[in-house]
Amino acid sequence: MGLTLTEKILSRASGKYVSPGDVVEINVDLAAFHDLTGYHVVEVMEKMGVVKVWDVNRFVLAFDHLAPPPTERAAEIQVGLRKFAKAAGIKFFHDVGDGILHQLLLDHYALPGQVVMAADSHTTTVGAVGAFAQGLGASDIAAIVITGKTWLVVPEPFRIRILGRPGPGVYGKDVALHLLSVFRAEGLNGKSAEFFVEDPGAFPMDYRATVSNMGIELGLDAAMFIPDSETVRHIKERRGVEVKPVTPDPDARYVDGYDVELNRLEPLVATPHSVDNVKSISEVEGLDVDYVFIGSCTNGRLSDIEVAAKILRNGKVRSRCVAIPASREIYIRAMELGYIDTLVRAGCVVTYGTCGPCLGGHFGLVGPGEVAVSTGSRNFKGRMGSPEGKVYLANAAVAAAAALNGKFVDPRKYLT
Ligand SMILES: CC(C)[C@H](C(=O)O)[C@@H](O)C(=O)O
Ligand code: SF4
Repeated sequence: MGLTLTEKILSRASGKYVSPGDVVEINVDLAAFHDLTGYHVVEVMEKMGVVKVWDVNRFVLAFDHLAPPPTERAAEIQVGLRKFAKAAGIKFFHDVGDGILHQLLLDHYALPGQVVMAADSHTTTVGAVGAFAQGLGASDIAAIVITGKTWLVVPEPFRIRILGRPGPGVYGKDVALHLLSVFRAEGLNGKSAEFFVEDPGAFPMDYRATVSNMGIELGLDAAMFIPDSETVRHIKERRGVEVKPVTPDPDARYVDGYDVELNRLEPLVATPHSVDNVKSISEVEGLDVDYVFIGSCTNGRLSDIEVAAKILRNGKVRSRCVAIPASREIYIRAMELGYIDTLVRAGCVVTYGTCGPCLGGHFGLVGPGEVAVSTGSRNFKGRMGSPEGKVYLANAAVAAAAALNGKFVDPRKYLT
């Protein structure tokens, strides 16, 4: 019988053939943590009396959540973690400003077929390149950092086909929100999604990363795109590396499946206060918006900044707007292409390489009674600031059109 991508990766990582439901010990190919969770991981390691990393070539540390530190406590935590990085001989250490951990993992470290474990729930993001990637708690990550191993229950493989081509104004975010409207938050618990893209070029890496990123909101154990020509092209272009994709067998068996027809989707928003409270843009059109955040590991990539600039070329923002490319590299590229210039002239505050407002950390929180549009991952009550604020999640085009008009407007009028 053929194997799914999930079974192939976990069989290799455990050294034996695995099936859904098996409890297995696996070798981890890549582990990571950031400033916020890193503090707890190192605390656990210190309690265990082992402050070493099993393989410095397989470990990444990035300061992204509270970076640059907005409080004295955050600064103190970073001082401690820099000491840890030095003592443990960390090779891949990204200090303040390099970028959001998941973006760095996606662009520089994760590869198809790998097992990637990091102390952050959105680790699923690198499923975009076909890695089995999962977020774990501080104690589990501490054990991985020391031993290079962990255990898990093999999830049930679930196949999602992405068919056709998206129309204007429709991106990865809309696929993620559509899936959340169908399966609801946590609705795919215990499953591992394997996304098959019918036309690889029609659904590029940036879009895939958004879908994999929000896979955790569906409760998925992993959200992997089956590596294809786009995966190979993307890794070759970014890293100059020729990868050999790991793919499922043609007769692999899935517990269930679902088809997303891209040409039937329209721009969507998740209304307060849940990721699965999904409505179409037409249902919220005209609603006043006070604040717009364009960024995060969900939607702070070059294509997001590009479409935001395309829309914001049309004038000055009427809502305040903060834009944060997800890494310094994306920032520089966006600068070279003139997007940053456009955003700044339109009245946005632009900074880089931090989670910032996505989790209500800094660089612009939501005030009481305010309506915000965020390209981030979550809109739980109080996540981005005041519990009396209302956060709508959307793609970067919807967000930019809202910033330009001070209210929700269908972005397609700027794109067709
Ligand atoms: C702070 C961190 C633990 C958290 C996560 O795990 O996802 C954050 O990144 C988030 O997006 O809510
Ligand atoms: S950008 Fe948002 S979703 Fe991503 S890691 Fe940071 S806080 Fe979490």
